[in-house]
Amino acid sequence: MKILTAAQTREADAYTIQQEPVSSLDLMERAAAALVAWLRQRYSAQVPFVFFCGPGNNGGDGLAAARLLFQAGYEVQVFLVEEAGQCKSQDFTQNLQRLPSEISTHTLQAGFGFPEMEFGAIVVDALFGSGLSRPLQGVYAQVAEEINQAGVTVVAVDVPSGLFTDAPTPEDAVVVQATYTVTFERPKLAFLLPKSGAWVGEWHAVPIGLHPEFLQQVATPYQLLTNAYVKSLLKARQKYAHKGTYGHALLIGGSYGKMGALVLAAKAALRAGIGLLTVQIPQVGYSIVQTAVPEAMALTDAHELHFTRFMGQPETYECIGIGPGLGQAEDTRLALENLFRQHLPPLVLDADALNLLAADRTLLRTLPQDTILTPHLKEFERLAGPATDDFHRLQLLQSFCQEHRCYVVLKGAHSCVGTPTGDFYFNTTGNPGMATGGSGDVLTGILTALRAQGHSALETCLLGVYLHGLAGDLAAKEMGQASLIASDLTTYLGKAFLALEAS
Ligand SMILES: NC(=O)C1=CN([C@@H]2O[C@H](COP(=O)(O)OP(=O)(O)OC[C@H]3O[C@@H](n4cnc5c(N)ncnc54)[C@H](OP(=O)(O)O)[C@@H]3O)[C@@H](O)[C@H]2O)[C@@H](O)CC1
Ligand SMILES: [K+]
Repeated sequence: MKILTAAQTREADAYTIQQEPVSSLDLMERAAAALVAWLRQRYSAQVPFVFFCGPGNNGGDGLAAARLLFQAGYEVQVFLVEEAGQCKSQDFTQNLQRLPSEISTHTLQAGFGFPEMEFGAIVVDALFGSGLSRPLQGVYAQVAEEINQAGVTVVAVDVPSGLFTDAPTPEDAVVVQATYTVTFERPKLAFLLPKSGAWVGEWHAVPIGLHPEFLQQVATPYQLLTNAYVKSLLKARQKYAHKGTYGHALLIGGSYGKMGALVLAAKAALRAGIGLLTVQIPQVGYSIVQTAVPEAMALTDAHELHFTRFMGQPETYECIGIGPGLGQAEDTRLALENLFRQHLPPLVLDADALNLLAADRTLLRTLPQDTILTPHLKEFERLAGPATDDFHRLQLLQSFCQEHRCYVVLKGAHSCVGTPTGDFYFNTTGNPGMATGGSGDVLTGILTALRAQGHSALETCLLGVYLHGLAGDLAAKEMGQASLIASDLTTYLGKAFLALEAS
């Protein structure tokens, strides 16, 4: 699903208005109705609502929604927030005229006294949406600050007011802290990024019938993974298959004190459908692996404690995953250097393999084409340098993938897959319970297995992050986020496959 910029959203609105055709006012009515349907599904008519409406179309949405909610039997209060002399949008003005006189309506200007809020009231933030052109100031900033201090549930309309959707919001800017953001048609780019996403709370995208033709033709590098799309990437298992049909993968990793990481990756690879799995481990790991993962074959390194030399034949494998528990010894770096000189099957690199690459730019330059790298934010910073903000990090991600002709799975709340073509795919599964040691090792195992089964690098990344997150969501549903540990992700991987197939 494409993610649109604010300018593209305006174009989509204009195209819909012209081609459907529908009046701008009716389109706003549709948006307000979608918002109200969401509110009514969540809150009973006993819950009072307080609307704060700005001067543009976001405020217009607020006014239309206040009217519809009132007509549905809810108690509604409206505060119009305005800087003296501020122009109002036409649809705002029309919706103000349509507001039933029974709704208590007040204007808040500079120096206002912030209203007392009824206990349990829900604040609807309709100050500004995608038309924000500068940080909030004056009365708008004051109202946003008061809302944030009121300790109430806040539902933001389309965008939390004060948040820029396609550019960094300044560090010191005032932004409404939303509990929920009900956004029209598509989430905005800022919702998916770690810093700006924190203002958004839990977001829900509600369709308002923007013209499908426009959505189909509009060009954007930003995509959101949908269940339907990821499902289309699944391959059915064949009746006459044997273990050779589903690839032979190799995982290299584990070191003294870190054999668990390799075991987690190996178990995940097996649950991700691999036909055959070999692991290369230092001698210290031999009995651990043979006991913990009897399904895997083991190659032992010449070294007792860590990886120093590849012991197999590259052509035996359809994919090699390197990194979980690897360690960063100098002879491990040399071993990687030697390995990269060979003709290799596709690679997946994680954890210490990434740290070794980051510390040795020459090694990085020899990275085989189409390698998949799976850094978290800190590892990515080591690889590509520090980012000044979320949007700068996306630029770094794009140029890194293009320069090294690789795929990067940047792990986080909405893990982002960067590609050599300069595209970005944001994941939609997963939860904060997955921020736990070993979660990344499980992902490496899954990706290595999928790649070895013949998926392209892009398919592997998309299917892998989605299934990994889905397994986390299914696990969290039964055991809660706090108790979730990495091996649970592997336990629930089968259910994630089933859920995706059945969706
Ligand atoms: N038919 C449609 O198009 C649909 C639109 N929809 C809704 O419209 C929203 C976008 O509407 P919008 O473009 O009017 O933007 P919005 O954010 O309400 O305000 C812009 C106004 O505020 C001003 N302004 C900006 N920043 C400011 C600041 N810091 N402090 C003070 N003023 C500031 C700016 O003026 P400027 O000074 O920049 O010229 C302009 O006058 C979108 O989020 C969705 O909710 C839906 O109904 C679907 C149908
Ligand atoms: K808003």
